[in-house]
Amino acid sequence: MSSVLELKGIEKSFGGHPVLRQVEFALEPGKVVGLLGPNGAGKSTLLKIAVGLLMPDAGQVRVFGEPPSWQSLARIAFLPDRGHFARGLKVEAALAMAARLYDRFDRGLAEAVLKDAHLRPGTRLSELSRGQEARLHLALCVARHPELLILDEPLSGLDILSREAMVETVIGTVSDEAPAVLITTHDLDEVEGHFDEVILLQEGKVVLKAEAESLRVRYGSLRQMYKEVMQP
Ligand SMILES: Nc1ncnc2c1ncn2[C@@H]1O[C@H](COP(=O)(O)OP(=O)(O)OP(=O)(O)O)[C@@H](O)[C@H]1O
Repeated sequence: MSSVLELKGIEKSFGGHPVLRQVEFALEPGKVVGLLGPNGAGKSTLLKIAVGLLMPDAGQVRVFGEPPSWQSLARIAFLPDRGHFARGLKVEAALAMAARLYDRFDRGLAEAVLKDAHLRPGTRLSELSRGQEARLHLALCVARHPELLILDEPLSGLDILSREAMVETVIGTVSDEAPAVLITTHDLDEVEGHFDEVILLQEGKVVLKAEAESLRVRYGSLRQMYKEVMQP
């Protein structure tokens, strides 16, 4: 089976400071992979390279077997770590824009994800709480029915119920449609049970790549694994 995403020998520096060093991994269809690592390890940079928003200095990116392109981007939904919406846009307009832009956009699914988030159609994005904005971003991502879902810190700043709703949404999507999912998070407790594989990034290098279940058996939990590997 061919990989959904394949990275080989990825190198990236900012201002002469190396941020990614010889990063390699492959993401298979239907797998949920956790990309973990401390602040500044290079996770967000790597995700931006994976979706073609940043160019690597060296190395190769293949998405669905091809270099990133507009065609491949149409099959990927990317939730960045920071919002990029026009702040004056209203909720209703954001949903309408997504429906116009993406052929497969499922308005009903987006509304189901937004249920209980207390979002009013006429509210401007600048007026949303952080959790409401995160829910809207996630709704716009999953409702596209992507083949590859890339989520950068999807739980950051969310309350307990919103976190549960986010995890349920993502996992529900995975069980229904089996996209490949790549998630960075510092909130391991909520999601670690759903990972199939884990990649640990430290100072821009992959220091561990393994099946989640084997790590759970060996360390008891992924949280414990993280502590032992990162603070030996
Ligand atoms: N556009 C940029 N210009 C200069 N330096 C950058 C840029 N983007 C990222 N960096 C630097 O690259 C390093 C890695 O940043 P990155 O955001 O990828 O880390 P991260 O692992 O996602 O961190 P966190 O867990 O804190 O979100 C940091 O030192 C950051 O300052």
